[in-house]
Amino acid sequence: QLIFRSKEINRNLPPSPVAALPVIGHLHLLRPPMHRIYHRFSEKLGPIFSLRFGARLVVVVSSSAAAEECFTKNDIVLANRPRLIIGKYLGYNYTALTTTSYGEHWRNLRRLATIEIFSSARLNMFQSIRQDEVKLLLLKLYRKSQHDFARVELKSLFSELSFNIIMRMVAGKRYFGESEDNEHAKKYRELIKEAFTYGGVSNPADFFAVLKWIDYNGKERGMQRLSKEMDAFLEGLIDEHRCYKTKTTMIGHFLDLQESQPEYYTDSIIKGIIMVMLLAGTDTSSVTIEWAMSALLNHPEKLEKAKAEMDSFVGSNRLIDESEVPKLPYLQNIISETFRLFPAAPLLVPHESSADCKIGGYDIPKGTILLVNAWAIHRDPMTWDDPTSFEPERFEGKEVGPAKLLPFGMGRRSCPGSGLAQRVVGLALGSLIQCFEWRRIGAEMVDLSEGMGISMPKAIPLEAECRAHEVLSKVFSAAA
Ligand code: HEM
Repeated sequence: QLIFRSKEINRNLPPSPVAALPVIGHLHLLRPPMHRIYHRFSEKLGPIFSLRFGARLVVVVSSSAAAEECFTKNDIVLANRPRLIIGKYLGYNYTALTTTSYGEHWRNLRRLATIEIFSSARLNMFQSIRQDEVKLLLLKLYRKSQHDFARVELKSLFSELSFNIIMRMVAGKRYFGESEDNEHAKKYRELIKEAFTYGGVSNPADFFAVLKWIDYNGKERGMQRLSKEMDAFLEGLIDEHRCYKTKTTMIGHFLDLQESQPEYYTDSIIKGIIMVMLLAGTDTSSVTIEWAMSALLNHPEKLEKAKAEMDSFVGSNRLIDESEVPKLPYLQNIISETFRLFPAAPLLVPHESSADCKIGGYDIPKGTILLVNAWAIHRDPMTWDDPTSFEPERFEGKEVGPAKLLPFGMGRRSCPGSGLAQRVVGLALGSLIQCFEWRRIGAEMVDLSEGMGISMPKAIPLEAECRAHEVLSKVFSAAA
């Protein structure tokens, strides 16, 4: 640590809060939600500041100009990921797409994911799954609210929706639903939920070898157990596919690839891909739908405006189709405004510099962890008028630069699932607006504070009242 520090004496590092303690650095200052603490530091120290987590230097960037510099000029140098304990246990020993370091293996995985999972052809192939799952969500709500307003708990419904969509794409079967609900399914949904509690970069054991040895706070043991249980679950899915030779799912495609290139497409690689889809692709989408509905319930006039747009486009005899979502500008503006105020990954995913570089004139040594505070960038008053208010109209006829609104990150390591996420969020939200009348429970506004967890969940799960519109009676009585 001393040698490391003495090398830094002549460097022009970004400013730090003064209160760094010997050995632990600034870790004692951190209290969740982290994006808010970092935002407070940036108000004092400027848009590029540094912290010490033990011996590691962490740089936090909170302006669009600095983010742009990171992901254009320095994109390759900053395309690495730090090796945090979570990547060992939940990222198949740092071989999974989200946690693996930048290089040949990452490029291969990313290419594979782009073609086999996220290409338009693949996304279109699975469109019926998304339509079907959204329709099942509508049916559940319709049964409760076809005669009058009914109180509904939305968080778990949205969570089931996103989980079932990914599971059906990956493995061809649902894990939630009235007939499928069983102990087995519940257990695995709980495992995914638990995995989310291990995210973030402020686990002290990541930065102090001694805490890792004694497994301070028991996190490593917890992750070890979780990784074994998840592995058994994923192995079981692959075995089922081998047994039944299913071809129409993602696992089926990967097993085909395994036949032709067994040395690369090992079971571990396939399990890593499924794990990433479950961890990166479920809660992120469902919390976004929940935030959007929360904001709309607090702004009934905007909800009405969105409903009017929908009615004039779709009419009242059929459900909206996924392909129509991009043609509804006000709905798109609501989605952009939701991503702006409530980004599901407020600090993106941590990056690491693989060589010395500069950001905003400051020296960033090799091995620095970089966090980009997208949440703060999205609320920067230099970019956004009245930044804390929910105002979808601000996007009307406006092109916003990629570094100003970056809920999916930017550059090489940006989210490859953004297209899928936009489709799921757009279809679910559009359908909820089209098919129900919504109101808050009582006069009180929906609480918009963030809870604990890596994907910025709401502190209080969303409940609301809804009443089905006539379109649903037509759709469901026609289907009966
Ligand atoms: C609202 C939904 C989503 C949001 C807000 C979101 C956001 C992000 C962000 C901020 C990153 C990190 C970018 C960076 O490192 O700078 C990321 C990475 C990633 N996301 Fe998403 N994501 C969403 C949905 C999805 C979905 C549906 C999937 C797949 C099913 C997915 C798969 C991934 C993967 C694999 C990475 C890692 C990419 C890499 O390291 O090369 N995401 N996402």
